Amino acid sequence: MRFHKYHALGNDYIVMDPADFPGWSAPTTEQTRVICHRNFGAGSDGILWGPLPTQRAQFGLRIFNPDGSEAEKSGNGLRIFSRYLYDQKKVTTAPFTVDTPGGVVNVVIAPGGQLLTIDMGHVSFDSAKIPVVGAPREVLQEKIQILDREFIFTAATIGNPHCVIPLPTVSPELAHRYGPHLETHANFPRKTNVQFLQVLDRANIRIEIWERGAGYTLASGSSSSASAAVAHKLGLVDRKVTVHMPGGQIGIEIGDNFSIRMTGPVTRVAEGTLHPELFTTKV
Ligand SMILES: N[C@H](CCC[C@H](N)C(=O)O)C(=O)O
Repeated sequence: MRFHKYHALGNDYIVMDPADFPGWSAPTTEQTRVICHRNFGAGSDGILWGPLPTQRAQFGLRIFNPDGSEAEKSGNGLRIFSRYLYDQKKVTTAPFTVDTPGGVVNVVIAPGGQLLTIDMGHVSFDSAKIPVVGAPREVLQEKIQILDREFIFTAATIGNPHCVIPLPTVSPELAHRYGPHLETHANFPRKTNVQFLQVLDRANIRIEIWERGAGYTLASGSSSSASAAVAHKLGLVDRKVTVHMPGGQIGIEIGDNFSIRMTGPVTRVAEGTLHPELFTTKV
């Protein structure tokens, strides 16, 4: 049961190749929770289960959050999975495609594998696609009351749901205090990722992130994509945006119809073996 650990700006993932896990169809919720646990397990912001067979692309991928929930898409996860394929010599620097539950993406790896560019698909603000409860609409600058504060949010999807809250200044404390309540708010039938957004100038934004099923993370590719798209939709930034996060920066280019091109690094951390004894602990 070999695993491969990487991080993308401190948003770390464990790659588990089905070929190394005979008899497994996918990690169960219990297995995922203990593998990802920072004390009782190997520790990770999620599991990347692939490559899987698919008719829609060259490689299939499933993404699991540390709470065991499955995500439709992960930007950092896609860069890490693509780097794994490169390290295993399953791909070269020629473009290739990866199929996720949230859609097919196109990947280009720079020589050496440390920098990757991914066409993430199109951002939508459509309530039915995100989803957000209420009348069909674009969810732009709506009010929401959380604890002692009323926030103005814009919602978006790039395969997975996002709730973006522009503020004059943002902080990790904001994400920790209000993120969990926004993540699980009844507005969002499939829960949501949360970003507190500070616009630095027309080419730079800062976000603090509370991820669905993962909590506070140091970086997020889909959050970067959604936040930059929201800032552009609101007229606050141009089409090329650097997203600044505690773990580092991701480059976002916004094309026609809010198509998103994401460029960012991946760092190789370790390879190892999961021991069966790991699964005797319940977390
Ligand atoms: N927690 C997210 C998936 C991981 C997103 C993030 N790590 C990224 O890089 O996009 C969700 O449930 O939609």
